Amino acid sequence: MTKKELRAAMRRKNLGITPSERAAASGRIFARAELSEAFGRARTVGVFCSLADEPDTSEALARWSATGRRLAVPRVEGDVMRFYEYDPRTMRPGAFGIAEPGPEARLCEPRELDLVIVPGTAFTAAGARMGRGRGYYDKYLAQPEVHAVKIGVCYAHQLVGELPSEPHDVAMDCVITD
Ligand SMILES: Nc1nc2c(c(=O)[nH]1)N(C=O)[C@@H](CNc1ccc(C(=O)N[C@@H](CCC(=O)O)C(=O)O)cc1)CN2
Ligand SMILES: Nc1ncnc2c1ncn2[C@@H]1O[C@H](COP(=O)(O)OP(=O)(O)OP(=O)(O)O)[C@@H](O)[C@H]1O
Repeated sequence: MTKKELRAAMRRKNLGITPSERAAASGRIFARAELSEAFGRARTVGVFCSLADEPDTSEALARWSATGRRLAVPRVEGDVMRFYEYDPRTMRPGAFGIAEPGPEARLCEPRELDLVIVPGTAFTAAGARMGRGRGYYDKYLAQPEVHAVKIGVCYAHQLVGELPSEPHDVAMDCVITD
């Protein structure tokens, strides 16, 4: 299967999950992330704002921000992605229809992130990742100032035995599924 075919197959499966299954699976995934040692230690956590074919991060964002965790969410700016402090009041629709922080949001420097929760189209248990094919996370995580622990999250069917690897691919420290 080519990367393109694998992406299409995963998207189909991800969108085939019922809303209640998605809520339950997302609840389990982010509860597990919360129990990780890296989460316990992290002052600032990078979290994505989910698309329909991804585990739903909205409850985790609400819960973690309500319990005082400093959260940062990505904004796509042309070819690059940057993280900004999460404040539900500044969020608005951005590139690809993904909710993103508005112009008033405070930039979170790459070195400030202690943990990043990373979306992906497919992962291996060893931490290899395939994304949506634009390299935003690979470019972001490859910056020398990034010291964050990287946790990939996906549905169980997105965990595969093998992925084509390229030199620029950045590996996850662990992968959490439902
Ligand atoms: N939730 C989330 N946010 C994220 C990412 C992600 O994978 N998930 N990204 C990780 O890199 C970046 C955005 N990357 C993207 C790369 C390609 C497409 C894309 O191909 N979109 C389709 C149409 C939209 C759709 O799929 O409905 C397209 O443009 O053809 C979307 C986002 C930054 N933010
Ligand atoms: N560190 C990097 N510096 C410059 N270009 C990069 C880097 N990492 C990836 N790219 C470029 O990004 C493009 C997409 O790469 P790839 O298909 O591996 O993305 P992906 O991991 O699936 O996507 P994403 O990270 O957006 O979810 C490639 O053309 C690659 O050359």
